[in-house]
Amino acid sequence: MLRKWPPVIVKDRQCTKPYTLQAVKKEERDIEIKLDDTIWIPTFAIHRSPENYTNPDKFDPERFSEENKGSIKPYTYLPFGVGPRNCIGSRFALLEAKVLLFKILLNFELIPTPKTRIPMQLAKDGFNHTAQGGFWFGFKKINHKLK
Ligand code: HEM
Repeated sequence: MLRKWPPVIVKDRQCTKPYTLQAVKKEERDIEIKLDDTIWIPTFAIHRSPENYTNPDKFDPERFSEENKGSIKPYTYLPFGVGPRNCIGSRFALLEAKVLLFKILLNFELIPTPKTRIPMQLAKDGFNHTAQGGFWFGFKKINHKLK
């Protein structure tokens, strides 16, 4: 989910030492990064590039299975950033999301409500990924019958 829909779609960094990014392909040119330049690292584009992920628009959690995760190219999965200033809360965030999803799905069925937009549309205001008008759904209690 964080590959296909990274909430933070770009990362920024400020240059502390001039650097030249060398062109790799014929149609590219070298890029000079000067002291104090700010650069944006396009997480969303990196996550959706077919050069990094085959069939990139497909939601396929198996890409990250024990068996497959070794084939993910370094620095092509950046939902929490990278390096010494990456997200300090990443492990907490993942744990929290798993506990929340587990508890909700154990006890409730998620159902659409009149405010639910199907298909979901991306918000056009704001900078990061979220749903236009917010995420709306209903909770229908599951009654577990003990035998
Ligand atoms: C799914 C949830 C989250 C996502 C996708 C996320 C993503 C990010 C990203 C992309 C950065 C910038 C990293 C970089 O520039 O390399 C960041 C920084 C940061 N995040 Fe998160 N974050 C999440 C949850 C959290 C939580 C739960 C906390 C705290 C409990 C947190 C605290 C921070 C802090 C303090 C920084 C700044 C770190 C620094 O500048 O050294 N984040 N986060």
